[in-house]
Amino acid sequence: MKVLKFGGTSVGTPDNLRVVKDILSAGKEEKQVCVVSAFGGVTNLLHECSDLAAAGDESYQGLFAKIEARHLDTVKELLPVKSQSGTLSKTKILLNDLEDIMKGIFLIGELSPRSLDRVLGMGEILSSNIIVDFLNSEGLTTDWGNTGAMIKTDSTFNNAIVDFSSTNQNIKDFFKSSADLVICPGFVSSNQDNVNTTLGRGGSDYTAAILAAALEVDTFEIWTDVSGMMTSDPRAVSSAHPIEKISYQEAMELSHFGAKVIYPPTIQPALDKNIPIKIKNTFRPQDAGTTISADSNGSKQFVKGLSSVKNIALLNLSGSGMIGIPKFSFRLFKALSEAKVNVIIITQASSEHSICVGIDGNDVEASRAAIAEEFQFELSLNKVNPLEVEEHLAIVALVGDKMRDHVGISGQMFAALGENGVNIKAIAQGSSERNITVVIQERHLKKSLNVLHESFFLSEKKRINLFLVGIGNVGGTLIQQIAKQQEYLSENEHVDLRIVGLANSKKMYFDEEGIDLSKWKDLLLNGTLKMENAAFIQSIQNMNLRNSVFVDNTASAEIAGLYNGILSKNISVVTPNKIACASSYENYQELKNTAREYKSKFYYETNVGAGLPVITTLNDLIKSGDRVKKIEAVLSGSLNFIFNNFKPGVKFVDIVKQAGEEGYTEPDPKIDLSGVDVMRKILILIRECGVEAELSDITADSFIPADCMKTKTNEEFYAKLEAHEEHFQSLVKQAEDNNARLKVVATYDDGKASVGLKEITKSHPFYILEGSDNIVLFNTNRYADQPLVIKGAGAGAAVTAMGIFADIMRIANS
Ligand SMILES: NC(=O)C1=CN([C@@H]2O[C@H](COP(=O)(O)OP(=O)(O)OC[C@H]3O[C@@H](n4cnc5c(N)ncnc54)[C@H](OP(=O)(O)O)[C@@H]3O)[C@@H](O)[C@H]2O)C=CC1
Ligand SMILES: N[C@@H](CC=O)C(=O)O
Repeated sequence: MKVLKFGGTSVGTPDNLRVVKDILSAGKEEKQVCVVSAFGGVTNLLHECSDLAAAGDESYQGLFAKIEARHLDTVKELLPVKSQSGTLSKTKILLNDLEDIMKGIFLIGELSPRSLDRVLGMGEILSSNIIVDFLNSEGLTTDWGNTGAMIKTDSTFNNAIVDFSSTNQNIKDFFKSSADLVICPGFVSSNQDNVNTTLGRGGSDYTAAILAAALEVDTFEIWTDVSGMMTSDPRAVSSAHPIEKISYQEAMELSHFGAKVIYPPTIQPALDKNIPIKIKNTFRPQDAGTTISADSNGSKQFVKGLSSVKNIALLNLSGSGMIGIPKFSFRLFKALSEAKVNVIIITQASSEHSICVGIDGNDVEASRAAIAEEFQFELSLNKVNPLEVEEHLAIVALVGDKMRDHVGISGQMFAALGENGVNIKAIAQGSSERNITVVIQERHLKKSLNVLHESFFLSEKKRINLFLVGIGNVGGTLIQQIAKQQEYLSENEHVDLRIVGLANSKKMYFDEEGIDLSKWKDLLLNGTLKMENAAFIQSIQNMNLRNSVFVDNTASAEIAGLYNGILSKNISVVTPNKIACASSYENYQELKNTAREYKSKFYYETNVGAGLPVITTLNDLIKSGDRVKKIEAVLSGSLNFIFNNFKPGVKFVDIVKQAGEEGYTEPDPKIDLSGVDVMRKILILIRECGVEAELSDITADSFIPADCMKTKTNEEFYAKLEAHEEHFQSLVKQAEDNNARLKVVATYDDGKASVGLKEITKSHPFYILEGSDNIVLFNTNRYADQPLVIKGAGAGAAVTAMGIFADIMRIANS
């Protein structure tokens, strides 16, 4: 024997009812007891209609007509014409009865809990009767089971308590001689005087569970409009998926905290008789659904699901007069209970100086009044402080039987939330360790659920949300590389990398779901949002996405000045822009400290040597206890390119322009040719070694005539270089005469750093440095005889974008 329950959506339309018929037909080899809800939406309409009637509002009649039409139309659409009349008259009799009750409510202007039960239960009575006739007309011999009479309760109207001994006997008696298919109304019951009661909203699940337990069936199925209990709320977490197997206790925890697939009291009768409950999707019967049973059948997943509840308020009662006084908590809970306020979570620290309770946000005023009254005396003596109330909060809970077997789950939970800037207001965990609950601000709920889902479900892809400013040579290449790699990263690295914000100096564009990278240029350039730094940052904050990373691909000091604020919002920063790390030592250090304090990441590997692993290698040396004694390096890709290609007969300015076209120079080439770019790089390297230096501490000999440096535009600069052609020709000629090559070399030795153009002879390792390559030699305590050498392309969009990409992936993998 099998008990099935179909909810409001499953029986909501004639088409859906035909699907239900197919499911019942497929199971007809077995005796089936089928509990149905009211047609979808009808219970709410009945409630609204009776409220209007009680308020003396005649418009209740219009609403009633709508309810009536819904049922009569369903009969006409479902049943063949020849079998309609009997069902129509039966339905009309029930509706007339209901209309009389509504009229009575209207006339006396009152809706008692008892009348409400009478009205609301009619939804199930009507639906079940129509369904019985429909199934019979389809050739399935079907009885109607009067659960309203079978299930006996006390007289707590609207949420009655079941008397199991009489109920179980009634059920057994009825089903001894019933047909092989019986349709029963859910939700309805009656007291010992046969007055209608109901089992509480969602009570149809409970009806089915009572029948399943009384009949000790093998199978109990709840058919609904989702494919089982989900790992999280799918409206917030797009990758939430059905949980295949779950224990009774886990299901209770999840359904108490927001996973509304099953009405919580349903589980107890099934648990008492050890009957597995299957949650199935009426519209996707092929899906496995969720099986709730005594244990989660060897599942290895220790966090089974996340649940959440919105609109939570925290009440914090504190005071010196509370410490060591046993009755305080009793009085607090008594006051709340008398005010009919349900306490959702409780936390109290061992100091006993305060008790914090979480309640439904709608109960704040009632709680405030009740607590003020209860503690009037203590408040007047300042033994209790005025109640602190914090609203607009949400609960998030991790649920899983096996959490108790794993150390560090709460640590993982708090770290994941903390790294994403989510502050935890309160925590509760019982000794069963089956549920770890935190209270957070409601505006962080979606982000928190996603962060936790990513953190605890192994199959999950980690989503990284990128905000890119600067889409020129380097930024544009980075976008191309990301577009090309997205699929690979998703499949092989479980990283879902999306660009959600883009800007150049004029426009900005956002798409929370990820910008379509096949047309990012059109989207940005034809967009209407003007780029403003404050608005860009505000949008990042408003979107409040998990794992947000700000990528600065500009050479702008203004954008570099935003990093500290961004890092302090728990948003990581990745940048090839050297301005921040080469600004004052104080600012450089503050950025590192902010990143550390807020657990955001600040990565700038491409500041030195573009894509070459210079900074990470240096960091590895330092962290492992090595000491850098000397650095010798060629750190400018553009200058190396220029001096490698500047030969007699070639104009210096043309080579400089070519270096720009190849993407090696800075947006302002003066920065390269003046040596400032190399000064910044050596400064960054020695700072990473722990030296507290400023840019002004680096000595530099410029080979550029002073008037070149006074130009404002690149064109003026090129014109001045052309005017000084002879100067540059003489430099190269002199080097050639000395059998040497020109290189701009950065040196750090004996605590001093310098940058200058040098003639490098054949015996030096820098002599053969080709193209735009960089080279760095680190002499350290461990690399004492031979330096550690890093060499390779040190400029260019492709290698720089790759280095930025690698920094982003370090964040994704952290
Ligand atoms: N080229 C290389 O080999 C390497 C470069 N780098 C660094 O990479 C960075 C980018 O260089 P590159 O791509 O060549 O430069 P580009 O000039 O090609 O691109 C700069 C981009 O930044 C934008 N931008 C400038 N100022 C702002 C602002 N205030 N707000 C928003 N966007 C702005 C520009 O927009 P718009 O077009 O509207 O002005 C443009 O999209 C530089 O910091 C450079 O030092 C680092 C290592 C190697
Ligand atoms: N302009 C720079 C590019 C990298 O920082 C260079 O020439 O090396």
